[in-house]
Amino acid sequence: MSLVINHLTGGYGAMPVIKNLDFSAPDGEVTALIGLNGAGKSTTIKHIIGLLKPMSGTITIGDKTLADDPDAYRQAIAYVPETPVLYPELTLKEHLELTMMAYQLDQDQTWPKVNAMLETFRLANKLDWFPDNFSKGMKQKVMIVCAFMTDADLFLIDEPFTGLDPLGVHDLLALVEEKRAAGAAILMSTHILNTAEEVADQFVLLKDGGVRATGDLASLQRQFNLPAGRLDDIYLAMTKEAAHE
Ligand SMILES: Nc1ncnc2c1ncn2[C@@H]1O[C@H](COP(=O)(O)OP(=O)(O)OP(=O)(O)O)[C@@H](O)[C@H]1O
Repeated sequence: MSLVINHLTGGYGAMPVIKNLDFSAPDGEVTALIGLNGAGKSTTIKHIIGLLKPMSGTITIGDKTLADDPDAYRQAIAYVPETPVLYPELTLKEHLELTMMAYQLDQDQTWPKVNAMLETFRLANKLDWFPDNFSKGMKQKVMIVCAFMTDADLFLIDEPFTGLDPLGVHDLLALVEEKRAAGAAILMSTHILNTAEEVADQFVLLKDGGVRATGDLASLQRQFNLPAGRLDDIYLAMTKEAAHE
């Protein structure tokens, strides 16, 4: 179910970091959240998952809000954080089982899906391993498998490409494509603009905690007056605007 953000203002203390954000991530589409370091991408994602409380504004997933029904809201979201978060005392298998329990998934139906992903990510023979024995990329793949085993309505992926090898990126994009085809909404924050341009249906450009522009590439080209501009060119144009402020 679509993510809709209305007039969202929020942050960490009294001073807002994100200001009056309005955007949506529709079903069956990949939306890329783009912006300079510190623009507010991760802060926006932290508000969506409920880690931070809005100062004002609303966030809905379909008809669900965190305040109305926290359990249903949380189950509608699968989240791949920028930095993998794993429990040192749990094995890979235990992480997978914990996720199945948290999302109330039927284990018999879910294990075949999980095993296929473990094969893809070359983790199938590591079910008894602990996170300390995994590389950074392997930890990220564990987070990906945990997220993509679910039937969430919204997949939130924070900077997914930096820790993965090219094969890992390719395999992640295949999973994203599967979920998009199944009708899920996908919101992905990234600095890898050529991949974002290839994969995303629409873009949300954040600047200084506000939405500078939204739309597909053609719409951004019009808004920035760059008729044949690539996402790189549009991003650079936005950077220069920021430098003048
Ligand atoms: N835990 C925190 N406490 C206080 N301020 C924070 C905290 N985390 C981030 N900020 C501030 O919020 C602003 C937005 O940071 P955020 O992490 O959302 O940016 P980002 O767009 O995700 O950046 P990057 O591309 O570097 O990951 C920055 O000014 C940052 O200093």
